[in-house]
Amino acid sequence: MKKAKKSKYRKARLIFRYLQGSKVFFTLAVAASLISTILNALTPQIFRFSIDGVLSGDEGSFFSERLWILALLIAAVAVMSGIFTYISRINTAKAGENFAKNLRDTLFVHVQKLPMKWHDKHQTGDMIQRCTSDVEVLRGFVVTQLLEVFRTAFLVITSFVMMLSMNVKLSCIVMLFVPVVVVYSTVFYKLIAKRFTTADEAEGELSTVVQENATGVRVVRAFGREQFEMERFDEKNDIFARLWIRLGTLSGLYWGIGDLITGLQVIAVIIFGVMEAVNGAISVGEFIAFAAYNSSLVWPIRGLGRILSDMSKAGVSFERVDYIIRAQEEAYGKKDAKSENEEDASRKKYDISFTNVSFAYEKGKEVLRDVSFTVPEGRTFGILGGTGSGKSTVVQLLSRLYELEDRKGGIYIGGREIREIPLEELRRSVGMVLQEPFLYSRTIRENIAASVPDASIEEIRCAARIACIDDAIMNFPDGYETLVGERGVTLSGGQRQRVSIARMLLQKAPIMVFDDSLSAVDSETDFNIRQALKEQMKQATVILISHRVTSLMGADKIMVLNRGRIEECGTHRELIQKNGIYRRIYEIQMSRDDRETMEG
Ligand SMILES: Nc1ncnc2c1ncn2[C@@H]1O[C@H](COP(=O)(O)OP(=O)(O)OP(=O)(O)O)[C@@H](O)[C@H]1O
Repeated sequence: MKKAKKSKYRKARLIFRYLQGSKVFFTLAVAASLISTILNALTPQIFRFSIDGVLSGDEGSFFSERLWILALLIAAVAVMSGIFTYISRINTAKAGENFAKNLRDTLFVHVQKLPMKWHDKHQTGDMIQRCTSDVEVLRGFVVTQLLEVFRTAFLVITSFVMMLSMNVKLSCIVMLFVPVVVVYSTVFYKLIAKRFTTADEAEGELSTVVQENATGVRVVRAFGREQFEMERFDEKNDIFARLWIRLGTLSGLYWGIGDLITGLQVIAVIIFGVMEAVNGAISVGEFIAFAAYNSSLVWPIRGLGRILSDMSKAGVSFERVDYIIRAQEEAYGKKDAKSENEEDASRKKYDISFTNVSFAYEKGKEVLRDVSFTVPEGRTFGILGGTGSGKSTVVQLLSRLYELEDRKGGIYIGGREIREIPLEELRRSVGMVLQEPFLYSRTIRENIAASVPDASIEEIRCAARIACIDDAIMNFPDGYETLVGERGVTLSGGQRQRVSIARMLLQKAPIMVFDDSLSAVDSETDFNIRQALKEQMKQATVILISHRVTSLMGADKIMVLNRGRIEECGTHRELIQKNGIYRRIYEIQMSRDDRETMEG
């Protein structure tokens, strides 16, 4: 009970927060809507006076002589009501759009700051749906339902005041039906809310299948998985369609029963109204005005059911959007710690040290065990290991893409615990070329300059030259302005890796991480890039991850990881002499001739 109350407050607070900047529009919309409701409530009174005036047969009565005044009055009321409805609508639209824009902005910024762990657990399709269709449902709630609730409440009050002023007995009959409609609407509200949650979840799953197939189209084709994927889609699509059909059936039932209750209410008003008119308790004009008020109430009160059911949908969407908003952002790092250390002489140092680091993505499944090593500033550190041995995990922990748990070791840069370094500063200091490079659907120039948007074309080309990609780019028809991705050229795996290397070089980070970044280029290009990178590497602390011994043998120190543990650590020469796993890998990878050339 307490929880539900808390959630309602939270909903109200959230809606209020995102209405910031559009409260004036919203207030204007509500005010204009209320004025238009009052104006509409005047029309039946004008009818009442016209009819009673004419039927009274009183020759000298003011209105029977001047019916045109009443006609003019009705026209004037209609025009005014139209103007206020227009004012209400445009302001509602403005309030709704501002609300949705604020919410989308907040969600986008927040999602950017959510930890990798959160992203791992959530499907992209579902997340996109929460940030788009669910926001749209909430916009609908603000522009339609919220306003409608105000309008209906006001309409009910004004109509009842008018009706009570004419006939109390008849008003009581109308009022008797109100709780029936409200209880009935509430029951459906609860039923429909549950179904909407399931339908929304099913929509999320359906979007995920489509999204996975669109991004993984090559894999699907290459492995002939079209049939399997079509069946998977069919299954999800079937579930989705069935859920909506059930929702449709429930809505049909709702509207049918609603029609029946409304019909009964109208019949009751007519029967008792005629009886009251025959008994002389009300005049004909009053009866007609009464019937007009009653019918003006029927739809808004019935619509209350629809509004409530739409509100239930908005409630579900709210929970889904709020789920993202409530997710904890990445810890920023302790700003105070930074200022405390401002005078620290070691602050500018970029030596890296891992001490007794153990890490598990999922509880109980450690992928790094007691890993300790140091990389002095300006040195190159190689990491070799089989697939899944934990190489990428080491560097993901270094840039805090994943957080190290307390008492599971420590990671330090220049003597500072990385959790004490503000995240922005840390990420700026650690430049990474990831194993699977991601390129935006923008120009090559924009892709390289992603981290330094105001870089000159010369700086960009210089970075591209070191990454041995400048020639290839210049051969594209639009050079650096060539679009990458769906609407542009498709780069090969090696080209993508080299563009990512250029992007990182431009960043001029004091720590550079290459996570298997040259796996998709041939050995010769790999060698050329390493040669070109030599100058840059001298000035930076470098972590080089590779499966290729040739890529690592020039490093100052090489660590061999095996199932999350350090198997060996030393220079190339030391490790070869040790005659362990490193030497075995080396021998497997190199033919004797190659070895001679390399060592010679
Ligand atoms: N986000 C994640 N969530 C859960 N487990 C993960 C995650 N990323 C990696 N792992 C697991 O952690 C282990 C180490 O993975 P990691 O990517 O560090 O290995 P790697 O040595 O870089 O492998 P590769 O050479 O194939 O890239 C693997 O068993 C992997 O399945």
